[in-house]
Amino acid sequence: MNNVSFTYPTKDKPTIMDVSLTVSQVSRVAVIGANGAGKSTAIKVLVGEQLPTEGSIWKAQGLRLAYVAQHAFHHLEKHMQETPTAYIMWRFAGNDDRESLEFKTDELSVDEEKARSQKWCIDSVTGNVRRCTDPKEDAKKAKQDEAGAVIPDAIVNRRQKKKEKTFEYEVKWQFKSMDSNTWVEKDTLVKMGYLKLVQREDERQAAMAGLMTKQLTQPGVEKHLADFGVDAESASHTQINQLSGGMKVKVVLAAAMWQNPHVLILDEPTNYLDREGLGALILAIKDYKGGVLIISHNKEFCDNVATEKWIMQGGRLRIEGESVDTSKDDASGAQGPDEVFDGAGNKIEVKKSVTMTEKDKKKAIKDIEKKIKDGKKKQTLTDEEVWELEDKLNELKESLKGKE
Ligand SMILES: Nc1ncnc2c1ncn2[C@@H]1O[C@H](COP(=O)(O)OP(=O)(O)OP(=O)(O)O)[C@@H](O)[C@H]1O
Repeated sequence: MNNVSFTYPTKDKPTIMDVSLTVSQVSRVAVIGANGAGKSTAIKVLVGEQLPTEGSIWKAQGLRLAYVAQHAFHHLEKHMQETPTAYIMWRFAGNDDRESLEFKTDELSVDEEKARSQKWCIDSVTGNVRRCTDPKEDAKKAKQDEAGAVIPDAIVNRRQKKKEKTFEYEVKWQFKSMDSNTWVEKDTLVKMGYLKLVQREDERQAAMAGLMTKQLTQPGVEKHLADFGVDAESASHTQINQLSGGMKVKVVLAAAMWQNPHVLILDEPTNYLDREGLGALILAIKDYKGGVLIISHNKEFCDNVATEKWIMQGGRLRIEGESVDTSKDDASGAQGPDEVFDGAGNKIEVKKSVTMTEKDKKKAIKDIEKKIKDGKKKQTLTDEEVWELEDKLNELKESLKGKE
């Protein structure tokens, strides 16, 4: 985001001014500042819910961004009578995120309307889409072109042009069957005034790429919800309006994470979470491979997850610290923090836990069993050391049981 300012239509002064920032897959950002400083507004502009009044925003093609708004439950409002599983299955049907599409205005900009008023046709010789000939230049040709004029109905696919490394899009034309679809370059579609269709297809393709490992079936969604602490009973046999506030937040977070986003943006996620939920969220964020951006008033919470701080003051942004890629040199990256604080600033005891795969656990069980056996045989372990190892062994075996 470069030198972005934003003024609400009802206001005469900008709410955010000259804001420049970068978010990436390694971001660990806390956005802080007083009430009304413009934090939520800056984020809404960043995610595309509001268009900047001044400045520019650039987003990498294919980037998946998940956004959980301040009033997280608004995501669920229309689905209170459904179960969490049904909600997720509805929201992501057809590899789309229906809520992300809700952000996009269907209104056309002045430029788009102007572009769409021009006529385009498919050149009978090259097969390429081009502007219809101006009648002033060649009346006969113009008439022919106009008879074969085309208007995009939908974009149904996308492919990469290897040499140019650009994309072209399969367009279904109005009043023509799918057999008449043609591949059109992005630039041409933009000139025709159909950037929104292009973006929608880009999003659909990005979503598909993120869903390689997931299945939008009841067991698939239940498994995903279980990873967020929503048990199968709550997931598939309870209406959302019957769930506690903490549980609803877990559903919202699980839904936001369905498409494996590259960047997760959370606006005040701590409001409805209990201590356990908050501790789990901090651990999950530490473990998460993508970028995280959190707006929170809770200083300790921010300190625990962020290396970079965005301080909003009177609509202006100051950046402190930086986000660095720790995945390569941080072998202990999966370890949780020693201290975690809740919304009221109270310390919560968080059990340090290393996230292990099933394979890791099985290996660890074997190692510990061997250690105990050897230790007993050679008498190199004290009783206490043996008990500690046995406890660890039981813990690992228990956690594996849950998976079977
Ligand atoms: N839709 C809107 N129309 C007009 N003004 C708005 C709108 N939304 C927010 N504002 C105003 O913009 C200013 C910044 O609000 P914003 O919600 O971005 O602040 P914030 O830093 O996120 O505050 P908080 O911590 O209370 O959420 C406030 O003065 C608010 O009243």
